[in-house]
Amino acid sequence: MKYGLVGAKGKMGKEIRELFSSHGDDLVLEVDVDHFVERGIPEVIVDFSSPNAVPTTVELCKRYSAHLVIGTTALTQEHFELLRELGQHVAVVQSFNFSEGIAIFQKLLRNFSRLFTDWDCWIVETHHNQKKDAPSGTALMLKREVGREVPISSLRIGGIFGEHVVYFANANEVFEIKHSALSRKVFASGARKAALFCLKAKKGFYNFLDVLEGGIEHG
Ligand SMILES: NC(=O)C1=CN([C@@H]2O[C@H](COP(=O)(O)OP(=O)(O)OC[C@H]3O[C@@H](n4cnc5c(N)ncnc54)[C@H](OP(=O)(O)O)[C@@H]3O)[C@@H](O)[C@H]2O)C=CC1
Ligand SMILES: O=C(O)C1=N[C@H](C(=O)O)C[C@H](O)C1
Repeated sequence: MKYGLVGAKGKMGKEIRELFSSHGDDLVLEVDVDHFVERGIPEVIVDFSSPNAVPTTVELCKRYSAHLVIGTTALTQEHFELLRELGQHVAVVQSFNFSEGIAIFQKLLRNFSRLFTDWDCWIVETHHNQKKDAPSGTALMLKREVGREVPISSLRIGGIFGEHVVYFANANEVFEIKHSALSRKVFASGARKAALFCLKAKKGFYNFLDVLEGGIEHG
């Protein structure tokens, strides 16, 4: 696969380059703040950078007719409008978390949060001390699955790759569900699954659950 990488010099960019290279994928476009190297035409562009990169990333996808896998968090409604419009031209996979465990976590909450309607709920997310945004995009995804207003607490300590705990509690009991990422490789692996999905999918706007379930947009 010939791919482009926005945020190539970042922590996720490094993991993505290592994993994709191990599968023989060809990095033909590298984009960072002061870095633009083009060596060919990408089939898919992978973006793990910053929200302010989205307009340029979308323009690059249109220029190369490349699909997009975007993991960047702290996106605004305007960014989502740009991404959904791009999905009218190519396949776009957007997720704030490309681990399979969080995808399962989402489904668990979607199906079982209703059992905890009368319980208190609180989300705690913990990440490395270099993370620029809070709360995490993953915590926002989990909150949406709980389906009600839920407080989120954010800890920024050490080199933690990503921990998310959803607590449900009443006067007599506490129920908690926790997911921990043990390396950034899990996210790079999910991003590559999403890139391969794009090569077979119709144009459209997808999430990581669509990738894992093989959902095809009828675009
Ligand atoms: N969806 C998922 O599964 C995951 C999502 N993420 C998200 O991915 C993003 C990146 O995370 P991480 O790699 O840890 O962060 P880093 O800060 O390590 O890397 C971000 C990279 O993007 C570059 N960058 C910033 N702005 C632009 C721009 N306008 N155009 C091109 N490149 C730009 C940065 O360059 P410079 O250093 O010069 O600013 C840096 O090289 C975050 O939003 C994070 O939340 C992270 C892990 C998993
Ligand atoms: O910045 C990170 O590292 C991560 N960010 C994502 C988020 O904001 O949810 C995903 C993961 O937790 C790692």
